[in-house]
Parts: sequence; C-alpha cells; structure tokens
Amino acid sequence: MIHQLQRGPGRGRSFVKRIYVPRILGLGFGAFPVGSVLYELNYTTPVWLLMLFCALIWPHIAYIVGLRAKYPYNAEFRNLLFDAAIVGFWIAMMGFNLVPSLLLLSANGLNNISAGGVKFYLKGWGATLIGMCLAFLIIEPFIYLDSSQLSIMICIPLVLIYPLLVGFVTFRLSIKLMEERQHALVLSKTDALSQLNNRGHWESLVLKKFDAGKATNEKPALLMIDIDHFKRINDTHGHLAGDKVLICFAQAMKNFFHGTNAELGRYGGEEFGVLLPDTDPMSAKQVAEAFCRYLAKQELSICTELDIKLTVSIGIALLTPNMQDFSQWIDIADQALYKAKDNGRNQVCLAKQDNRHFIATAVSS
Ligand SMILES: Nc1nc2c(ncn2[C@@H]2O[C@H](COP(=O)(O)OP(=O)(O)OP(=O)(O)O)[C@@H](O)[C@H]2O)c(=O)[nH]1
Repeated sequence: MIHQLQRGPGRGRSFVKRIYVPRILGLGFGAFPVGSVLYELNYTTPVWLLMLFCALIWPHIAYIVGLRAKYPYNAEFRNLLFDAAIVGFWIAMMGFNLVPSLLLLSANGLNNISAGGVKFYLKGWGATLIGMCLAFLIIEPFIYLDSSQLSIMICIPLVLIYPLLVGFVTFRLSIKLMEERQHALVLSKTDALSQLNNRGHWESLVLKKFDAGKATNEKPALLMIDIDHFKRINDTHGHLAGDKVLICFAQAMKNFFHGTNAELGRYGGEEFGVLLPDTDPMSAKQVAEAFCRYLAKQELSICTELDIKLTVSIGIALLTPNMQDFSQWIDIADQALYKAKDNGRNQVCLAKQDNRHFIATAVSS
C-alpha cells in the first residue's frame, strides 16, 4: 500500500532529491580510482570523455529526469539501475581491476539495498552485468586484476566518505519517518473538526482512569455535555455554520479547562465528554455549573459571526465501587445528561452514589 502511494503520479520527488548528493559524490569520487586504471591502460580521449560524462554530467541529468517524470519514484529507480550499469561498464573497462572494482560494487550495492531492499539489490546486479556486456561491445574482454599502489590510495576517499554519506541519508530518513509516525499517531487520536480527543481515544483515557480509580479509591468524575437544540442551528443557518459553532464550542471548552488535568473529548455529534481527575460530587457539580455560566458569557457571535446563545445540558457521574466497567460509568453519566434534557435543558444533573437516582439543577446565571 505504501509503495503504491509512493509510486503514484508526482510522488517520490523527495526520494529523487535525497539521492542527488550521494550520486554526485559517489560517482565523482568513484571517477578517481577508475581514472587511475584508465590511465594505466592508456585509454583514448573518447573513453575519458565518456567517463567524465558519467561522473560529472549524469548525476544532474538523473536529477532533472527524476524530478520531471510523471512518476518520479519509478524514474529514480530506473536511474539507480542506470548507475549500476555504469558501474558494470567501468569495471569491465578496467579489466576487473580488483580494488577499484570491489569498491564500486560495494558502494553501488550499499546504495541499492538501502533504496530498494534485497530484490532491488539483485536487480542492480542484473544492470551491472548488462553494463559489463555493453563494455564488451567496445573492447575485447580482458582481466587486469592487479591494483597499483596509486589506484589503492585513490580509493581511500570513497571508502571513507561514501558509507558515511549513505548512513547519514538513512539516518535523516528514519528521523523523518519517526516524525511522520508521531504525526499520524496524533491524528489517529484527534477529532478532525473539534481538534479534541476523538471518541475512541477519549474512551481509552476513561478506561485508564477507571482502572486506576478502582485500584486507588480515587473519585474521578465524568461530565457528558450536550449542546441544547443544536439541530435548530443546523436547520436555521446550515450545516457549515453548525460545524463552525462546534469548533468554537470546543475552543471554549479548551479555554475553560485550560491548566486543569481534565481530559476533553468529542463523544459524537454535539455531545462532548470531560474526564475530571480525583474530585467529589459537589466540586464536580460546581465545575459543570461554572462551565455553563462561562458559556453564557462567551461572545460566540465573534467566533461564529452568528447571533447564537448556546446552552448545554450536563450529566455527571463519579466513579463508584459498584461500577462493573468503564462503559457503565459513561452510560450512567449519559443517563444523568438525559435527565437534565428531560428537566428542561440548560441543567446540570448529578448521578447519586447508587447510580439510580439523579439530582438535576437548573443553572442560575
Ligand atoms: N453541523 C454539524 N451538525 C452535526 C454534526 N454531528 C451531528 N450534527 C447534528 O446535530 C443534530 C443533533 O440533533 P438532536 O440529536 O436532535 O439534538 P438537539 O437538536 O441538540 O436537541 P437536544 O439534544 O434534545 O437539545 C443533528 O441535526 C445532527 O445532524 C456535525 O459534525 N456538524
């Protein structure tokens, strides 16, 4: 799936850019040992020009071709295979001179396996063999294994620099992947509209608190908050205006609970949840009523450009020892919320200790 996405039209430009500098340096530094052997073998000017083309011009052509391609990702893999063919070509032209040939093969193999894994590494070998065959169209195959002191010395920069470079590029890539993973993790926990915790993540926080509360005898509280007559806003001003109201409402929640340890979530539609840490019934009720008053004072019209006065109904349930699981806790807070709705809305309703009786209180301004 990831490969399909990466290989789509226009995808993979960053891959092309990532390979650009390593290719310039790899082929650039690789030209020195190759050049030293070509010099020993007395090659003519056209061969030297071809070598300089591969070392100095090809990396830029590959970059432009990769960036302009409709499928940059695929184009870059073709470029990498072309690199492998270049390596094979010059190895054959050097008569398989041992040290430079091994170095070119190892640098190219490192490149290919880090870019495309084992399968691509093997494909690279195929391209290298094709490159060798192309060389044999120009010259008679020959073996010249002995590497001079000069060509061994000239290999040193590539030996030292190239693995560092590939390692550094791989390191930067892994950092980028980690950041993207982190971002995806945040997105998977966040409600896209309100930017609060989404239902799944909020419920997981409630579950954690439920387990911790059972173990420690803490008394956390759940507040289920539902905007009153929200449908009317949609019906009167349209769904988009309704969305804007939800965004502004979520922001008001964040502002009100800012600096507390409360966990806020969008439970669904126009219903929100607040998980308050260790508290007592009266304090939880006071917090809920204070939020209702805060909301009444908020100038939502500034945020929504609509003259709307929002009220909410809130159901509260504290964690009690007789609760079987966290969903029962949410359910009892929900029942308290519906009692608040039944009693005329703009109310706070607290579930009593037995979780079967509820005390609803209209919010005084
Ligand atoms: N704009 C918008 N509307 C939503 C969204 N999610 C749910 N709604 C709407 O919220 C409305 C909820 O309506 P009801 O469940 O009847 O509740 P209500 O009108 O708030 O009435 P009470 O809760 O009884 O006070 C429905 O019209 C839904 O379409 C959303 O993400 N954006």
